[in-house]
Amino acid sequence: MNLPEDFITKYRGLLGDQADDFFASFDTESLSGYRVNPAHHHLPERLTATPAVPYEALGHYGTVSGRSLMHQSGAVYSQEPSAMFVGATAAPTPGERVLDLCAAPGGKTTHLASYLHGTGLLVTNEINRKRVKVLAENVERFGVQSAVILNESPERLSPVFPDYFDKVLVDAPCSGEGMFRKDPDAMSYWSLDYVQECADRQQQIMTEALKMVKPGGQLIYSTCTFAPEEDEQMMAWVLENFPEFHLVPIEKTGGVIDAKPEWADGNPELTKAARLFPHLMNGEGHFVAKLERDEVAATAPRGAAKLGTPLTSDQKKLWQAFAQDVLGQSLTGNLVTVKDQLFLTPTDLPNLKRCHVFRPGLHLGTFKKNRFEPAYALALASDTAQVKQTLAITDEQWRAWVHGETFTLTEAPSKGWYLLTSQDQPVGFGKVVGQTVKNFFPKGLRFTVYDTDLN
Ligand SMILES: C[S@@+](CC[C@H](N)C(=O)[O-])C[C@H]1O[C@@H](n2cnc3c(N)ncnc32)[C@H](O)[C@@H]1O
Repeated sequence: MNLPEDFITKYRGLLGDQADDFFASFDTESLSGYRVNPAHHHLPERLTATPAVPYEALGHYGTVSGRSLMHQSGAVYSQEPSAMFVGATAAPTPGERVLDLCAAPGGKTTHLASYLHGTGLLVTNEINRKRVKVLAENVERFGVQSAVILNESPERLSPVFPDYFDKVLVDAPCSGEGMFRKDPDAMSYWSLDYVQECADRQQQIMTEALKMVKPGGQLIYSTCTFAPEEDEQMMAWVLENFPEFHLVPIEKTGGVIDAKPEWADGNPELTKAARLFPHLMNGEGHFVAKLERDEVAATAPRGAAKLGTPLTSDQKKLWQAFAQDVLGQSLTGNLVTVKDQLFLTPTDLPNLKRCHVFRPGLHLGTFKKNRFEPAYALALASDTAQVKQTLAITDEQWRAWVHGETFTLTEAPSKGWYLLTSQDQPVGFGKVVGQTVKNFFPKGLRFTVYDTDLN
């Protein structure tokens, strides 16, 4: 690989006799991985028997096609193995309030959700208007239940959530040196000046992010770059300017090593952070640090959330009938509508009036005249073992389903909505009329499945 001259000179100076191994790793194949979704049952052995990622029980090495049933149903999420170290380090416990500040396309968010198991609160934010859409698609596909998706800048979020979160993740926009092997185009905008620009932006993001960590809470900072300016030097800057924060040691396995104080101000505390180098472990490269805030007096957030509109009595009846007859269960949380869309929003949120809320919670469906149409997001967030009305479909029928086609059953079950499952995975709600299953797979997501995708 033709690495930039300045990059070679810089890392030869920093890495000394390890530099050649580091540079040689760019000419070896990049490694793919995926995480399994702990909310899904009966995953095929071909997905669970592949080599495991040493620091993440849900992580495996290997490739899953984006057009496969397992990907499309949210049973797995493809993620580069060293990126899994970030979620594994954050490891929120059920019930915690978690913020993912720089979240699109959603790799870390879906990972954090796997730790929360549908409990607590996951606020997932993306500043970029286009990228927040991709984030929402991935959150929906992974069946995340307790997430609010925001499209805001860190500056506008910090006054809304002062001293609020148990865990804040800043997976910072960075110079992306750890992406060079996988995506050589990442080199085209790299320069020594670009590294410095990224570091300046990271300081601005961190200044706001740190304000949202509750006393005793933690902030996990990560980048996919090797640049000390964005890694050890960023943490040295935090320790110097925000004395309420200290670094917490990160457990390192699978070739992950201590961060390098000599690449910053020499503070030995910096060894507590972690470095993932492609010549030392099976992954592309990351930097991860865990900061903890001292116990100090906290500010209470202002006001309670007023998201959406309460349901009318007719809407309540329609939803209850669906919940009882099809889901066979009621869901806990606040039910609200935004226009004709029904959402289940987390309780216990501050007032989000000043924020751009992209999704106030789990999308349950749409009210249409005198009927309720369940959402794709609800289907993918449903536990197939709990839902009352399920209908197993074949691989061929699934291909027709994701292509947007109506298909025919060999027998006619009773009329109504069914959670369709294929290979035990939820794939959407279909409406059965006679022997026909009407297609409600979202129009914008439809695609053609080829034989090679059937893994
Ligand atoms: C490294 S990516 C996040 C990857 C994501 N966490 C994942 O695992 O899929 C960084 C994100 O930060 C966003 N970003 C860029 N500038 C930002 C800013 N000033 N404040 C907050 N986020 C920003 C980018 O749009 C990008 O989506």
